[in-house]
Amino acid sequence: MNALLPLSASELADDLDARGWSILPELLSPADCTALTALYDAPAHFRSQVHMARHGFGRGEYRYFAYPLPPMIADLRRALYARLAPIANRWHERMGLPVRFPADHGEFLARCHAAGQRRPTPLLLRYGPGDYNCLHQDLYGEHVFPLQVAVLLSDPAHDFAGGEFILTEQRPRMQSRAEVVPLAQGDAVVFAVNQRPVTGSRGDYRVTLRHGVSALRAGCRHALGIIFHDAA
Ligand SMILES: O=C(O)CCC(=O)C(=O)O
Ligand SMILES: [Fe+2]
Repeated sequence: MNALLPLSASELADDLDARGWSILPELLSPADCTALTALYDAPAHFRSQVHMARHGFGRGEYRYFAYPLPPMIADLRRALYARLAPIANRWHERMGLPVRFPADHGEFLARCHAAGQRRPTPLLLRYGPGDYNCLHQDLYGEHVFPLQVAVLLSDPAHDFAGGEFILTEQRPRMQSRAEVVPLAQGDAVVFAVNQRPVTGSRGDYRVTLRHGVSALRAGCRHALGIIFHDAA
């Protein structure tokens, strides 16, 4: 794992405030990406598998990790949370939401678990030709940490074509706009799970985000999703 500091804390916060997402370039090395991709075929690591087409979520499949998480993922989740919690607290303040997040991820997970959200949410996704992920939000109960992270494990230069990470933003009384997030292998995107604050002429207002993946034209694409709240 990289030092988690490819972007300075203020660059990360500035990007997230300005547009609701930010890239952490080369968060994982190619060797880490290969090792995580290989976990997909080791069922002991996972608590469940989802065939997206069966649920109307798109096409392709993903697997939710079981506890205990593989150490690399546990470390990433804890370290990323610590970086993002101050930003999450500032967002909640600006959006007029009363919940505040503790500095330590273990403490936040204890809050989720006490409310019945006990199942781990980090996941590995696998897409083949024609597969895609519909626009969605990863909400799994009352407790929601407002930022999440996805890491592209495959190399778009060699492994697949299409399969772009997409974010849409719905502003009050306006049509939605979409952005394609340009990711290279090992890059992570940090993005808003549900809503984010935007500064308007009469104070802050909230916009709603959704994310997804466009259809693959060829090849195979793996991604790691890190969500900070657990699931009911
Ligand atoms: O495959 C991707 O890049 C997106 C995965 C996703 O929806 C997530 O990590 O929540
Ligand atoms: Fe997702």
